[in-house]
Amino acid sequence: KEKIEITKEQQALMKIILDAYNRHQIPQDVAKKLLQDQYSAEENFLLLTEMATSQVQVLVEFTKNIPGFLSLDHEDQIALLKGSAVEAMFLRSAQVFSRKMPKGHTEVLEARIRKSGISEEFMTPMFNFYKSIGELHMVQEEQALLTAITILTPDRPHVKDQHAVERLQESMLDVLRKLCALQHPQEPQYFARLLGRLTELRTLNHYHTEMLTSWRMNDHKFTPLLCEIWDVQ
Ligand SMILES: O=C(NC1CCCCC1)[C@H](C1CCCCC1)n1c(-c2ccc(-n3cccn3)nc2)nc2cc(F)c(F)cc21
Repeated sequence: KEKIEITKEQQALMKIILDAYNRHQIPQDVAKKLLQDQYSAEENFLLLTEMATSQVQVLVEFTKNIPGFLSLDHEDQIALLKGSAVEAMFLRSAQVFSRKMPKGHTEVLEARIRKSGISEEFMTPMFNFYKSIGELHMVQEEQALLTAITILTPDRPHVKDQHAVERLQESMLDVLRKLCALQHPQEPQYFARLLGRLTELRTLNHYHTEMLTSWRMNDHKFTPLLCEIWDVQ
């Protein structure tokens, strides 16, 4: 039985990532809003663009706290943020959806999202992902590290120094691997399952532009930041 040991510096790294992750929460709780009222497709689209815009701003602040990120080539920093923003948003949405809620609330939330204006064909892959994230019952540290690992994906478009990104990602992966072994000693496959979710996340990435343009309404308006991030308009 190998002794798994999280080193002092790995503990420091995890604390920095977790603090940054908790500090940069979405200001207003979108789940509460959706549970309170039923909105039109137009209102829901506006809510999504508002939430997504503030989430990108939050993501930038979180990313700046990832040790080593600011020492990367500046154009690579942009390429990593641009390449991971949609995945980070779906990951955060999945975490919102998987939160423990009073009886029946998750069902109402799912029904509201199903009728929000997103076209039917994207519901299955999206909710399959949300439910597979929910089944993992991740602790906060795992959620924060998984978000950092998603951002530090070396093979995003236009990244020049992939090895520098790989080194940062590898140190996060090593901490996450040890944390999973300590948090889920009965599930040796847990770490692999977590990483498998990142593959599922990439497939959602492929759908996002079509999800936006097929939103049941005409004249989709985006903020300048989202035009950058969402490859629309
Ligand atoms: O606001 C949301 N998510 C935010 C984004 C930032 C971080 C926090 C959450 C939306 C929401 C906007 C109003 C209508 C109904 C959906 N949401 C989504 C969602 C749906 C589609 C997309 N698309 C991205 C490209 C195309 N579609 N993104 C997120 N899943 C959600 C799961 C929840 F439990 C949930 F509560 C909301 C969720």
